[in-house]
Amino acid sequence: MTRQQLVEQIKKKKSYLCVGLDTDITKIPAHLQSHPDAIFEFNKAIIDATKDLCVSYKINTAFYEAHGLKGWEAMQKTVEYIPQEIFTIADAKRGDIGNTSTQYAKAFFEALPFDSITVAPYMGEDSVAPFLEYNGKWAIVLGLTSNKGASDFELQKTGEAYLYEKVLSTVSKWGSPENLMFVIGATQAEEFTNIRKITPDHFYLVPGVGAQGGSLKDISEKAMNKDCGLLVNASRAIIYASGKEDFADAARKVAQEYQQEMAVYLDRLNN
Ligand SMILES: O=c1ccn([C@@H]2O[C@H](COP(=O)(O)O)[C@@H](O)[C@H]2O)c(=O)[nH]1
Repeated sequence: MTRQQLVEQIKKKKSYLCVGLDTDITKIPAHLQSHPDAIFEFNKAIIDATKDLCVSYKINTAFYEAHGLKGWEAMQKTVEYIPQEIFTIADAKRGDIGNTSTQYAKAFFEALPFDSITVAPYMGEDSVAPFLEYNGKWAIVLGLTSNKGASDFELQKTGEAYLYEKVLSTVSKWGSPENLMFVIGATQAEEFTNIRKITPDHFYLVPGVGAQGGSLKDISEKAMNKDCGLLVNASRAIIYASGKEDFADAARKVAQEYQQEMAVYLDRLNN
């Protein structure tokens, strides 16, 4: 998917919501547990209930890889079920020496039809480059993550700058805002303004609202750019909103609340 197509979807749906399909078999409602294809059936119901409210789905591959071949099959069926105008993210956090990254890119962009993949930048340019060689596909590089451990390296100074600042300024030269995004945690509110100064044009994938306590308002008010420039992810807060038979309706209700709040911020952007 191109940047222009993504921006059009955001405008059309008045949403920059990314629903996270972190489908944990132990949290699937009891009535689906015995289904032979429980993960896919759960995802299908969530997608049907939320597809008009979001512009992206993020599949965290760990929740699928944990089940071996059956998990990969559920991941493939899920990504193929998502309507093609919705941006798909393989949250796989890959990155290795160049020829290995090339195989990861083939796995997620050719064997599986994802629009994008999350990538760890620690191994440098040759580890990220293979993900940037595909037209209409995106690398989403970890910038400043939402977790506590972000302070171990990302928020350590290397000279004058934080390591994450160096990552943003260096990695942004490897691709363009047409094929490169950054992961910025919603829990890192005090850094949003600074982050936007370093990378004014890029889209950010923003996890950390909902279960991790980050604020949709803060990220929206401090880090939107003229094209919106945000995909805000919520996983557990949406997909496990009820944990019961009505899980899809409950997911829709929470997704709708996020979407309605997003519509307000988008209106402000256009006025
Ligand atoms: O910095 C990061 C990078 C990735 N994640 C992932 O996003 C979702 C968040 O799930 P919630 O249930 O909404 O907390 C999950 O897949 C993480 O692995 C992140 O949280 N922070």
